[in-house]
Amino acid sequence: MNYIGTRGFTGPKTFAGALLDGLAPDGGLYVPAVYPVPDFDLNAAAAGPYADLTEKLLNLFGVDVLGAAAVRTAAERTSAAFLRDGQTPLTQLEDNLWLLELYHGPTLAFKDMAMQMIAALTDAALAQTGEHLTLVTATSGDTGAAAVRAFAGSTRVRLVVFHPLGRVSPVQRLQMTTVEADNVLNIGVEGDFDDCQRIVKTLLGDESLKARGLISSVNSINWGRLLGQVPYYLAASAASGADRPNFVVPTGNFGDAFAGWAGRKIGGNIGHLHAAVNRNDALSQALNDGKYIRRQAVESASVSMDVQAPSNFERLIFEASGRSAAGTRGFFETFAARGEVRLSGELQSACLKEVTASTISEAETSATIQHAWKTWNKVICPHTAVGVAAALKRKGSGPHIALATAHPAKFPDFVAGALGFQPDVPDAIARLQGMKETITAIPNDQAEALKAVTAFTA
Ligand SMILES: N[C@@H](CCOP(=O)(O)O)C(=O)O
Repeated sequence: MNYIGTRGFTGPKTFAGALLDGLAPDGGLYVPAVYPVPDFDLNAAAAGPYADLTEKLLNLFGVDVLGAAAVRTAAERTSAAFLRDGQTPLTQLEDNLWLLELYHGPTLAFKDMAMQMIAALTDAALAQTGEHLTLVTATSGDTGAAAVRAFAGSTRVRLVVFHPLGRVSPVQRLQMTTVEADNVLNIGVEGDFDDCQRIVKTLLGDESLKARGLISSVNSINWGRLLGQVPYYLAASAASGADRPNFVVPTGNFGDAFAGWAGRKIGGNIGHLHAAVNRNDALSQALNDGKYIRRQAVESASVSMDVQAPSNFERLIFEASGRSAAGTRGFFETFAARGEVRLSGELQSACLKEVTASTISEAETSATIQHAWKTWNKVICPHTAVGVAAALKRKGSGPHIALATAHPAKFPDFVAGALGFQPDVPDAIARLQGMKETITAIPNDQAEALKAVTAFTA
């Protein structure tokens, strides 16, 4: 089981190589050279213990190059972050509608599942070679918090997290900046998430950093991140008992939705995939209008989804174009150069066969938080509300599972504004108040970012 790049790299690389590179050498993203066909009954495994399902999937995707013990440890860590009281956290809200709560891990967001897993796999990969690794990662809030939690104290990894200054929620910021660990650096960039992601991608290709040692990322540009998000689609599908349930995924960098796509690709009992975005809706416009246009991200209640250049759109374009590396390269080079690219009618239809998308307004987000409380007695976060709003519009067409991506207490102001009361605050959040924070602020400038990372890794 090997990996290739979306822009022509045919390497191939093993899973360990792809994990430690983050981005493919062609400047694109790693994808499996061929999607594997399970040699076990996938849907039976999906109904079994979550750690066993994950272990099987990891082996299927070539993670066994890191050894059976590493795979098992990683599978158990992701399982611990996913299960609630030992059960798949799936609740049926009404006919044709389920909610999958993915926020019972250590930082109360769905990123924990993959991050706990990838930290175990990264440790194993580095132990094999005795090397050290610098991780550079961009966040609009949840990824950074989960990464800091998973990697703080690691002896072989130095982690640098870039977040847009003042544009993550106060709780998300505290989760990142109060962790005291010599191997973690939090950088606040005077820009938006897309600026942070651009900085990270450029740093990954920087020759001066590469000359100093391994450098990778734990954004969902890293295939290892996506892999940690595949099992919960399969487990939720099995727990629902529905035939090919559709999934509605609140979407920012499009990694989670693409993980669902991968689960379906290998034969999972998954129906349609729908990406729900907030008013930062470049993805929805690209799929629905055929024009992918770079716009400045605007602030929204669902801050973690304030993304206008979703990295994993590249994997969708690659697959929908029949795996055309030249086409994918041309598409994203045009986008980078002109800030705008049109999808041919053929490419647009091919994308829409794989996934659809819709935009949910701020008013709908707030109304859906109210609806969830009044109708199901559930307090949901703004990101989850974006997904549930889209799912409510679609559920007439069959069974739908909406992903609940974060705990509402991470976004108390907007939730309280909608409901008139504060969400309950778990201890993991309450204890952060008043703690000392450490942030290095920089302008939105590549050279400044390089300087900060170079100094930190010296
Ligand atoms: N929503 C994310 C943005 C980064 O996404 P990722 O899929 O690359 O981790 C966040 O919360 O940081």
